[in-house]
Amino acid sequence: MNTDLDPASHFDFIVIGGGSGGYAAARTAHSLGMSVAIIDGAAELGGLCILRGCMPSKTLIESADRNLSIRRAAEFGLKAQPLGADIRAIRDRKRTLIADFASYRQGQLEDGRFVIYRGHASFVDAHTLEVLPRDGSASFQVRGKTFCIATGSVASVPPIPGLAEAGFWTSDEVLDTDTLPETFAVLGGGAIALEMAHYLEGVGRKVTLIQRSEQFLTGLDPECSAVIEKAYAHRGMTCHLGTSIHRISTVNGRKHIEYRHGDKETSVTVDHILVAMGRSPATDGLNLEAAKVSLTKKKIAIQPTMQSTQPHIFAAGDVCSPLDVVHVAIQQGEIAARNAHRLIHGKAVEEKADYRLLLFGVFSHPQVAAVGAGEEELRKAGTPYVTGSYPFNDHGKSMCMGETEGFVKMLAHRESGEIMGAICVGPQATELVHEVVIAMHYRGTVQDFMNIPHYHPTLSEIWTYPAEECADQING
Ligand SMILES: Cc1cc2nc3c(=O)[nH]c(=O)nc-3n(C[C@H](O)[C@H](O)[C@H](O)COP(=O)(O)OP(=O)(O)OC[C@H]3O[C@@H](n4cnc5c(N)ncnc54)[C@H](O)[C@@H]3O)c2cc1C
Ligand SMILES: NC(=O)c1ccc[n+]([C@@H]2O[C@H](COP(=O)([O-])OP(=O)(O)OC[C@H]3O[C@@H](n4cnc5c(N)ncnc54)[C@H](O)[C@@H]3O)[C@@H](O)[C@H]2O)c1
Repeated sequence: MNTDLDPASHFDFIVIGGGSGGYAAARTAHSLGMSVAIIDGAAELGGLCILRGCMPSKTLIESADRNLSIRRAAEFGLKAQPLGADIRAIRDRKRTLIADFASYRQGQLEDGRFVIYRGHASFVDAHTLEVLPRDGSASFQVRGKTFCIATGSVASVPPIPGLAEAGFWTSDEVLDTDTLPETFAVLGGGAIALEMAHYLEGVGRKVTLIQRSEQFLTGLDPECSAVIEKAYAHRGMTCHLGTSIHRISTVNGRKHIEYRHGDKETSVTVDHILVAMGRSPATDGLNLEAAKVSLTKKKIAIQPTMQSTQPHIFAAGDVCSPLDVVHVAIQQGEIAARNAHRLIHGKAVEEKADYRLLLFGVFSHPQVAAVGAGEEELRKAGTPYVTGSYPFNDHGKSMCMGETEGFVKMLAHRESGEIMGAICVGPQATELVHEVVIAMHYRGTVQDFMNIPHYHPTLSEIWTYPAEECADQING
């Protein structure tokens, strides 16, 4: 492999893509004294998280959450009527917030620490990129000693017969529309499908979820899926799991979806379709072959050092990640930059990404959050473990809050008691999980956990029950 660092290069470190992973890589490299260029081909700088991902979706979901509270006002002895949602006002609030977040990030990108090229990059060879500027000016080349590919992902749309002709939305359109049709079919059952379905139903739309796999959030504890399915059905959503979509057609201006559900052929007619069937790494047009950078399952193949098959070309974020989430993209970008710095200075490229504390959160209602290993992973690794769980419908604070759907579960090493993972479906799950993350960071045990004081009555104290159940099993 070519490990020649090309002393004639213009930049020490060139980052392709200025999103969460790319910006983290660039600022880390700059702080280490490297000369850094960022090439980004988007019309607007800021990246997916700020412009069309985490932040806009959570802004909209906040409106849905509040509407759910209004609907349940009478249950809490309050007089309030749900009078509907003003989609334009929700959209405008989102636009205001996102403009603020984006302008802050644009300021960081353009504050002089980096050279920014606004254009599409593709490799000419392992040390040279061709940049095609967005403003239509002539293309040019830049050379670098090291690189970080952080080009993110794009919505993936399976070739379902009739889907393209019928027309569909992805999360991009839902996040920026000022009107919403009355009925939706949400295709998929991952984080985007569950969050968008929650938003759409939360602002009064009728939703049918059509998911291929037998559970929502494939790969996560199936008990979580069961809680979400029940909660969504209770809200009037139709959840069809274990489906196979045959074709989609347009009937009287509406979309007609024919599919198999279990052993039954069925169909639904809706005003609009939201496709949330996964995202694909954005590698088109990078000409990776010229740099001898290989892919695995469409993603850039990386070592734990974030090195690709070309050791001076690193990668970070959705384009290479085992999990497409922001904290991982940032961690990977930082590691890529620090290892590139080591490489340039002839040191061992030794820092490795550690996914022991991998976090995942879904802002559905109820929310879902997980950290560390799940049961299947521990079983496969042959790790001896015990589990403990506790339902929110038997926990004082969640009962006061009227938020009783779901449970918490903890997994601990059967001998040492070290917490190996946790999962939570229920109120504030994405916040609650962080208490376990901190304990796991310090390699805390379930016994430690029980000795840490918890204020009463709080949601957080629910974790002491599964911790105690695990400790009891460990102590025999
Ligand atoms: C609706 C939605 C909600 C989400 N919610 C969450 C959440 O709540 N929490 C969470 O952790 N994650 C969430 N995610 C995922 C999260 O947004 C991504 O994991 C993260 O933003 C990826 O960052 P990145 O740096 O890899 O890519 P991006 O931010 O996509 O940055 C890639 C950049 O590269 C540029 N680029 C691409 N190709 C080229 C090229 N050839 N030349 C030059 N530039 C190029 C693009 O223009 C883009 O600016 C969500 C995603 C979606 C879609
Ligand atoms: N809260 C968060 O952290 C958050 C929120 C949104 C997105 N994200 C990230 O964005 C990425 C993309 O999210 P996503 O939900 O689109 O993808 P995903 O890959 O998580 O889920 C896609 C789902 O679509 C289903 N599917 C695929 N083809 C289908 C078909 N033909 N018919 C029916 N169902 C089909 C799959 O079974 C799968 O469950 C995820 O990797 C996620 O990490 C994170």
